[in-house]
Amino acid sequence: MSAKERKQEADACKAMKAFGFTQLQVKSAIKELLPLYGGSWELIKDAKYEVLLDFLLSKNEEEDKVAKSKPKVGKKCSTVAPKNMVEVLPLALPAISSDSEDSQPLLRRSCRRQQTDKSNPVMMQTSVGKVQDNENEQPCGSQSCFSAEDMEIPLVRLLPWHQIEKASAFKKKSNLQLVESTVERVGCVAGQSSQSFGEEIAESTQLHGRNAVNDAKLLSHEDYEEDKCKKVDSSQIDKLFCHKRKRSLRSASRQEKGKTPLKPHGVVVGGLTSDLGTGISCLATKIEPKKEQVASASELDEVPLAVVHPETVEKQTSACGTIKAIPYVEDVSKGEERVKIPLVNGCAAEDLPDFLYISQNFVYDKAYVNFTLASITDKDCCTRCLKDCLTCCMPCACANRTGGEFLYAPGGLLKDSFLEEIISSQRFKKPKLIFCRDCPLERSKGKYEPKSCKGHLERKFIKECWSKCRCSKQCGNRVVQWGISVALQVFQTPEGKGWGVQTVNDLPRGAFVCEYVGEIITNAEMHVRNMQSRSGNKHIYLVPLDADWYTEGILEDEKALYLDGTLYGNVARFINHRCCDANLVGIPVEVESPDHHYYRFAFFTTREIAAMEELTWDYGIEFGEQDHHQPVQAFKCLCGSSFCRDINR
Ligand SMILES: C[S@@+](CC[C@H](N)C(=O)[O-])C[C@H]1O[C@@H](n2cnc3c(N)ncnc32)[C@H](O)[C@@H]1O
Repeated sequence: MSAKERKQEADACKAMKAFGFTQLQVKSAIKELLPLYGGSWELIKDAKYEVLLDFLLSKNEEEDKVAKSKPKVGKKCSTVAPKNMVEVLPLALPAISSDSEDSQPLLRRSCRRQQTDKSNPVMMQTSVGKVQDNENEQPCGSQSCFSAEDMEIPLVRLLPWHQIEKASAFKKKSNLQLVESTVERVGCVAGQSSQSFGEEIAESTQLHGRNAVNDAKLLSHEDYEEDKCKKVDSSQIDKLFCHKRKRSLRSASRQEKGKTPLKPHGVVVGGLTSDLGTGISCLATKIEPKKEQVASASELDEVPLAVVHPETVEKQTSACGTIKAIPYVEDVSKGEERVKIPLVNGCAAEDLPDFLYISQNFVYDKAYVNFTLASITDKDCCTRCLKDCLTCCMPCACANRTGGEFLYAPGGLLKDSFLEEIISSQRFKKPKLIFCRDCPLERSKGKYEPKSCKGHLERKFIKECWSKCRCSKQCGNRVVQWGISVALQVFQTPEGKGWGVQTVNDLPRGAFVCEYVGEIITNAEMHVRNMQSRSGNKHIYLVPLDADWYTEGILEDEKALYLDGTLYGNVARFINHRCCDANLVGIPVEVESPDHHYYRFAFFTTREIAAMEELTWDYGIEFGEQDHHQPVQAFKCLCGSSFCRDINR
């Protein structure tokens, strides 16, 4: 071995020591890995030794399994995952000093609070690794549990709700179709036993931390029948980004270990014929497997595809009537979102509204939106937190902005108490209204009289940590800013409401679904658009950002803002209205701007939602009066709710 190689090996050992791996372990891993990577140290060193860490953790896991399968001799495991917790491996953690070479990998200490909060089903506790003397643990006095000085590392790993579902799905089901990783590219696995899926997720967790696993999408199908699922559209394979290194590494190491390589098992929509590059494709009702569309094991290994089960497709077909071919757009977001949002069941693709998909709000022209770092003071962001604010013992500055507590529970769902408050304030009771002293909406009508404000819904804000905060991007107080992570579809509603949005998977209560995205326009711009749409007899889809209007004396016009999703918008512009008992609720979310003139408007589930159920929110419109200045013009309501406000229905 050359001096250079020795140095590289020593560097790798040093880096891995932070994770508790011994020199011996690292050296032997390198010996195995280097040939797989054609002797390239660059690849091994890439992304802070990502592959090496992945490899070591996989080995560790396997050794664990072997150890577990052997009868236990005396020694007890120091941490045992409670029944309701899913066992996962921890994130890549910051460097900790491990003096002892033979110390177990991944030593962790935690705040007592974290350890004891076992009531929360979304709290995960790892059983891997040894816990240091808990007696020495101090309740944290600082803002963060993880101060730079003591470098405490949380024992408890908090998983987002969809990951938990997945993790348990892995255990329950053997016929899973898809794992799609959106941020860190791939996580598509197919043809494995439940155990293998679990391994994949665990590997993914280890490798990418929250990024990969949090964003993994899993479509499971209990009634999956292997023989019906044979096709992969190779054109989709090209389009999708994958984590080649990781996958080839897995394949290679699998083969080396004598494991069978991953085989195609999940099904990707077959029979797709692209329609002149419009992005619109046609899916023949009969799905005949074509040879060239069957992915090889290695291809599939590398495909993070949205997989649709043929049966699901057929179900969608029949819901729309007798359709010979289903025109659909593979992804209405055109890749703008981290997940694909297919247009399904559309009876005629040209019926799609003329709009451009954007995944984040854009200022149209005059709106004043202040995103400067300077506008965020120290009391508007957490300056002392490290890692995950939700695990801090003391509320940080961000929590203080919402009354001293975070509104997200660990795992990313809204806290039940907060959700309940929001729902009850908006629903059946008379909604609580607040009145502006100088209402921009009334002003825009031209017949402005002071105190003529008709009132705006009182809305509570969620405050998320953001770029100026010290916590990590994986902090649990960052949900909406990650973007859409649930699988959605745009479909033709059978009741005649036009397009609508449905969820592909079951959703729990309090889950973030999507933001309402559109052009940020001012009150005056809204007025002009309203006039134009009325003369053209067209509807525009506006959301007023009026949650803070009442605090101002006379609100300048460029600060009285609306989101207009009509021509530029995201999937939310397809979500239909339901009076009162809608399954989504819109909540203002402060992310990058501490003043509340501009904020994000995010939809969360108000209850558990079953797969393939339509998503709806209450637009808040009044059907009785002909108010052309309502953000969304009234229509003949077909919501079907027993609480429908449309008396003409
Ligand atoms: C924001 S868009 C929703 C997407 C729309 N369905 C489409 O096809 O583009 C609002 C429009 O959808 C229709 N819509 C929404 N909810 C409805 C309901 N409950 N009943 C009837 N039409 C509805 C109305 O035409 C309304 O102007």
